[in-house]
Amino acid sequence: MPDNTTLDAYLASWAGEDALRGDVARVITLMVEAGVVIADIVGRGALEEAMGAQTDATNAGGDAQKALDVRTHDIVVDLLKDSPVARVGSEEAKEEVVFDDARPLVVAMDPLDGSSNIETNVSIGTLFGVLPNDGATSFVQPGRNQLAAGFIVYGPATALVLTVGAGTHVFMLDRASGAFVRTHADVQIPAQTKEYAVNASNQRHWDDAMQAYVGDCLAGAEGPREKNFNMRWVGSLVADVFRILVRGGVYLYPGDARQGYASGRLRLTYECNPIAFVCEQAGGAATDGVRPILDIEPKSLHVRSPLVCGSKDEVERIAQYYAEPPTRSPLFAKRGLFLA
Ligand SMILES: O=P(O)(O)OC[C@H]1O[C@](O)(COP(=O)(O)O)[C@@H](O)[C@@H]1O
Ligand SMILES: [Mg+2]
Ligand SMILES: [Mg+2]
Repeated sequence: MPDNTTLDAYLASWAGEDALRGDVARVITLMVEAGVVIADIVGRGALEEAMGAQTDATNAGGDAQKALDVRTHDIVVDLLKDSPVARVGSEEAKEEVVFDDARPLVVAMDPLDGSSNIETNVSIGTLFGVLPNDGATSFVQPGRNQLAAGFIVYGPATALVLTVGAGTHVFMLDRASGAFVRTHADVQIPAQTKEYAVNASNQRHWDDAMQAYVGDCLAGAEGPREKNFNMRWVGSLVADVFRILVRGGVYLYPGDARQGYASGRLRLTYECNPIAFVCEQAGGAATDGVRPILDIEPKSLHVRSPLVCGSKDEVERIAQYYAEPPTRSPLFAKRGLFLA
């Protein structure tokens, strides 16, 4: 329910007279300004000429860049260039964008998450984490150091999910006033769940622990979990995690046996870390299967990590599958319909 707290009022009261917090608040405000511009573009759908268009380029992760990936990167960088931000590390730039190393903060961002969904009119978003500027090690610091993190979802509503380390809060864009108004204060992810999110088409590539966990979910009330599970997969991390914040669940992107996927698909600094901070601050958890995401020391800006996040008890249960993968037979039987 809206409680009439605007984002501006929330940030002003959190920052008070503290100079560093004031800088962090300024950066969040600029990220949201970028979000409003991006929401307008995304909201035009196929009326926007570049919607869904490919470029000839690839990003640091080897993904083909879409025109909107590049455009959203430029929109955010342009807004941050005269701000307390020294450097930006972005999914869409191989090298860090350097403004001025004397400034106190750095921003890690995925300017457009879920870009494979652009032309399908499904929710997409912008992820960001704000870190102290530690000079040369700017992005090679654990997510636990984040001063603020969150994401903006461009869906039926434009929503900001934010933590500054004082709980996780959701603000929605009131298009009439242009303000972001808080709709979910101090979100609490239910600790238990009967819903998981995974791209099941990768099942044959998973390790034993993931096979066993998902298999046990699929076995439902007749299996070891003794309850029926539901599955949802939007394919935009921001949308899947928004659902988890609202009604619980776990999001899974494990490492798998495909070439280049040993650590999954998601990038630690600008995808997993903001999500992990938001989840932990909402009473949930986020791991790479075993270790808390926020404790991992990234080796470089674009490094990948498996991600398991959401309802705390379920994330902990998955860690047990990794500690002792069950020996019972794999749940997706090798037998096919015609081989029975
Ligand atoms: O296409 P897959 O393998 O199901 O992966 C989907 C995941 O990849 C992502 O699209 C990665 O983010 P980008 O779109 O920013 O590259 C996530 O949003 C999503 O959850
Ligand atoms: Mg992404
Ligand atoms: Mg992206």
